[in-house]
Amino acid sequence: MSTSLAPYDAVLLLSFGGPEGPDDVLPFLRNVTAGRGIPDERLVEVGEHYQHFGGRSPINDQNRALLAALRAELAGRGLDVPVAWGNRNWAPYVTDALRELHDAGARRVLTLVTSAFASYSGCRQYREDIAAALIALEAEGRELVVDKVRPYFNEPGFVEANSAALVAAYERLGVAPGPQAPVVFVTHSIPTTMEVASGVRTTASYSGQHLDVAAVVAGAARERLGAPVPWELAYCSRSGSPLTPWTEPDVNRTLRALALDGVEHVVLAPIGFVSDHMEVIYDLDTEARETADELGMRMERAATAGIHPTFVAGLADLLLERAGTERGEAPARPAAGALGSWHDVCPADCCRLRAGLDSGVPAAAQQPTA
Ligand SMILES: CC1=C(CCC(=O)O)c2cc3nc(cc4[nH]c(cc5[nH]c(cc1n2)c(C)c5CCC(=O)O)c(CCC(=O)O)c4C)C(CCC(=O)O)=C3C
Ligand SMILES: [Fe+2]
Repeated sequence: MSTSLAPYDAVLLLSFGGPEGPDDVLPFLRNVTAGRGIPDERLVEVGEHYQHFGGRSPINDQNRALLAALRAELAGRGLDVPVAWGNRNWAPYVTDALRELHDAGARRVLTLVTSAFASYSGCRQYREDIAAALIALEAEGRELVVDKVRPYFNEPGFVEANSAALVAAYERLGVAPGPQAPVVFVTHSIPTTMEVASGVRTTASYSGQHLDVAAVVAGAARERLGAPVPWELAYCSRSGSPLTPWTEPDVNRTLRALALDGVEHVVLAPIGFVSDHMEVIYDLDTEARETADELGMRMERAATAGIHPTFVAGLADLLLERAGTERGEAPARPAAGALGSWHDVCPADCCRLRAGLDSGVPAAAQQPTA
């Protein structure tokens, strides 16, 4: 593989953001839910999850660590480009990160989002953030072109980090995988309308992407542990109105169903999260653990990809792959599982909030509309 990021002259790490102290919690939640119809009771409830951890989300420190690891990985490969970090919902904001890159001379930026799976929340909404930032910067006389690498849920480095974490969790559990010790893969629940829209222009919807990668991760763990790894997929962190359907089952319900089957050991593997977000440390390590305790089940939670070396190397590979494609080369596009590598550039109607509904909100890094 070539070791140039040309035509790109900078990299943006784009994430969700989170509060850094108690006083940030409410303004952060207002940013997250602006215009999204999340009931106030849910905001108070989620605010308490954050206050439970001193009003501080772990996500920003995890992104600082990822930023450092990514810079080191790129430098180690002789790639000398600025890498900036910006968020949707909290400082440092994406507009400020892109301004910083522009002021450093960047004109064409390649983005990595901290979401491996494609849906409105993990793909298009980030591209809307980029579009809004570009409009604000253009008004300041700063022009940039910003692209985004393909969704990487099946990129081999990400898959390997999750497979290694699953094996390590079984080793900590001290029980071989089997019908009495299955793994429950966990991801963020989304409204079923968003789930449907995520599959309109792709070979698999958000849940289908998870099912595909879960089979690969369970298969890799089977090789290393020497026994089949029974698995299912469950969801956490549902919000919105109780009248709106979201993807199911909830992880706590899955644990109860397993307990009824006599299961006494379980591994939770949060493949839907790239690092130990609040959803992981609260919804899994706190809430789901309480459920497991109540059911008398022993539970181990597998690590998230975090800054696992194969994950960080995979992100660098993705940047190089896309740069090569933009130069007109035909780089390898490694992908585990049955679905193949995802599209580099989203169709204009990809990953909408609702299928068939053009919200009118501009999104960047997509094909031009006809
Ligand atoms: C698919 C998905 C991911 C994974 C992809 C990715 O990683 O991007 C994700 C990540 C995250 N979600 C996060 C936090 C929140 N998400 C909320 C609300 C929502 N998430 C949704 C979906 C997702 N969200 C949806 C459909 C909603 C409701 C509608 C809306 O508002 O769009 C709310 C509002 C309150 C509530 O409704 O719970 C909060 C506070 C944090 C930060 C955690 C931390 O601080 O460590 C992170 C990384
Ligand atoms: Fe997309």
